Amino acid sequence: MSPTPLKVAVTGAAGQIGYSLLFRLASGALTGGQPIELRLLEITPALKALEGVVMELDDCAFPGLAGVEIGDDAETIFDGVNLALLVGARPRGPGMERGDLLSANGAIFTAQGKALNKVAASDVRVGVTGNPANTNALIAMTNAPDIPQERFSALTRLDHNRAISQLAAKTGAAVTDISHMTIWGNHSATQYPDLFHAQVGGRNAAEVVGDQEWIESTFIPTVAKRGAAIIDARGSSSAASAASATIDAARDWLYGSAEGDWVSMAVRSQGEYGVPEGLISSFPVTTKDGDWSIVEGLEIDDFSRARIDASTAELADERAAVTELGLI
Ligand SMILES: NC(=O)C1=CN([C@@H]2O[C@H](COP(=O)(O)OP(=O)(O)OC[C@H]3O[C@@H](n4cnc5c(N)ncnc54)[C@H](O)[C@@H]3O)[C@@H](O)[C@H]2O)C=CC1
Ligand SMILES: O=C([O-])CC(=O)C(=O)O
Repeated sequence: MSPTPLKVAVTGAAGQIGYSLLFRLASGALTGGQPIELRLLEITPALKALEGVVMELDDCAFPGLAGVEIGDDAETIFDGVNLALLVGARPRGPGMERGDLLSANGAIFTAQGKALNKVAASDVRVGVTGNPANTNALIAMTNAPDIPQERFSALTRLDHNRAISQLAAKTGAAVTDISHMTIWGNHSATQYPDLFHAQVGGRNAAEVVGDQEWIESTFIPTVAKRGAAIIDARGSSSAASAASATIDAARDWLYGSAEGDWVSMAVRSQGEYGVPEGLISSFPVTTKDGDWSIVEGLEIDDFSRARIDASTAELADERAAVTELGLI
């Protein structure tokens, strides 16, 4: 392991996801034996709370934590970062859809894209968790023209993990027996969690389940609406599971996904599987040494086609809306 610390920026660091994410990052959940330096961005009124979080980080005496810097200026915080985890954004409350956050949160990602473009390390990777994640990633990417487009992704790993957990519960399999899960499309209620390519113990998951009605009426809506169910139950949106998925996604991206399997990641489309070019849409991907590649050649039947098309149509509408707002 390299002794050089990985410089990781986290935005919205004083928020709920931040409160789980920072401690896992500092304990080595992302980098293993490589030290980590945290760069934490917040809005000015939240800096005092963030100072408290940093006191707690200090009190953990994490051996791999090489340094922590906090601030409210994106260019200072993003200077030289190898990884930027863009979490900071207003979360939705009860009754809201993620699309309702487009204008409220879009402006944040314009400014942060510009700042990353100016000061991030030449190898920077940018993972967007803040909602609406796919379109926020599109905004950041468009506002950072000097950073290669494949360095931007949006988080659909939480949906992927939720789908694995639901399938494991239904089939009685261990989560480790489930592979080849895919979330297609948008991180929203239109997303398509696909059991037709997933496997349980090496067998086709849809065949193992053998219950199309369950797939359509229970599995897909449970996964797609899990965020809203958590908001209903907790009174605020998923935080610890979102932090955990943010780390899973970044770890696989930087250090590689498991051999013989794939993961879900929302990345820029070049027209694969009929997804309109330029959208940040979730696909099955393999990752290695900081690069991802979309798994090609999967057969898409009519059932899956209709769902992928519906979710990517929503992404195209979001792109049109942020174009109209002048954000891209
Ligand atoms: N992609 C996914 O799977 C998931 C995404 N989310 C999203 O993650 C985001 C954060 O969620 P929480 O931590 O629960 O929200 P939170 O409200 O607890 O924290 C958000 C933090 O962002 C900060 N912030 C706002 N504007 C900022 C800016 N310009 N720069 C830096 N920081 C800024 C706020 O001060 C606040 O501390 C929300 O958009 C939420 O919807 C949540 C769960 C899952
Ligand atoms: O649903 C929300 O607003 C938070 C989120 O993205 C999720 O839990 O998937």
